[in-house]
Amino acid sequence: MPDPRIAMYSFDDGPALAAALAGRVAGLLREGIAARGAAVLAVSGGSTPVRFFERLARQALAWDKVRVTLVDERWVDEDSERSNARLVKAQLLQGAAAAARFVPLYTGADTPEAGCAEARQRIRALPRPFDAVVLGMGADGHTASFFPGGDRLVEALDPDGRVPVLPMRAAGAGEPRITLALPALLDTRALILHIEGAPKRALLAAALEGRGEAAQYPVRAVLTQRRVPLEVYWCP
Ligand SMILES: O=C1O[C@H](COP(=O)(O)O)[C@@H](O)[C@H](O)[C@H]1O
Repeated sequence: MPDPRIAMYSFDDGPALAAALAGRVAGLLREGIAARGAAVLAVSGGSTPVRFFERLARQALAWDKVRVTLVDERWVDEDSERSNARLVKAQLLQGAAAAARFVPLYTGADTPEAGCAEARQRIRALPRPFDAVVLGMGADGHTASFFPGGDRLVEALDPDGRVPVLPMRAAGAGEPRITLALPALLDTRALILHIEGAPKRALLAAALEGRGEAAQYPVRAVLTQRRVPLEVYWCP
């Protein structure tokens, strides 16, 4: 990686990555608890974080002092297989980690537009900067719910935007979404991008170089920002 503000950590396989990432995030949460008495973690959903969540849940720390929220959510009930909240509860908030307080973005309102004000209040009520934000990346170059062609994408990526949470609709998104906006994601002591597989590694390289259609990938907003150093965790 030519950019000195991007640190690339590569692992042989998913279990090795999950162990290292869980150790890193647990360390950040412990630092936050030691310094401020509490810590806040914002995580992604999708399929990639499952192993990481399982390993993080097994870390010894004062989970009752941790708040966990999402960087984005699909606007579905928690009983849906597509719910990121469901994933966090099933894989991360288990055992001792069940003592953490979960702050969901989904409110049960009919639409993300209708639920957005409440979701904003929830995020505004959290202490910031976050201790850690863990992002994922989709095969279409989205991160959080910054989807190519998203109806609120320009607003969500505005580096000077003041609104921490926005609804998002896009053809490739599957369902209506709600997402933290870029300035909220970057308001963190540690920013981590967790990706797995050779295709995502190639996509990341293309996005970093701004090559071809990757020049338009929303994830570039995270890769090119200068507010907070980025740690990339990758395995084949
Ligand atoms: O829809 C989403 O997708 C991305 C990437 O998911 P993955 O299944 O490719 O790991 C995820 O980061 C985001 O939180 C989620 O809502």
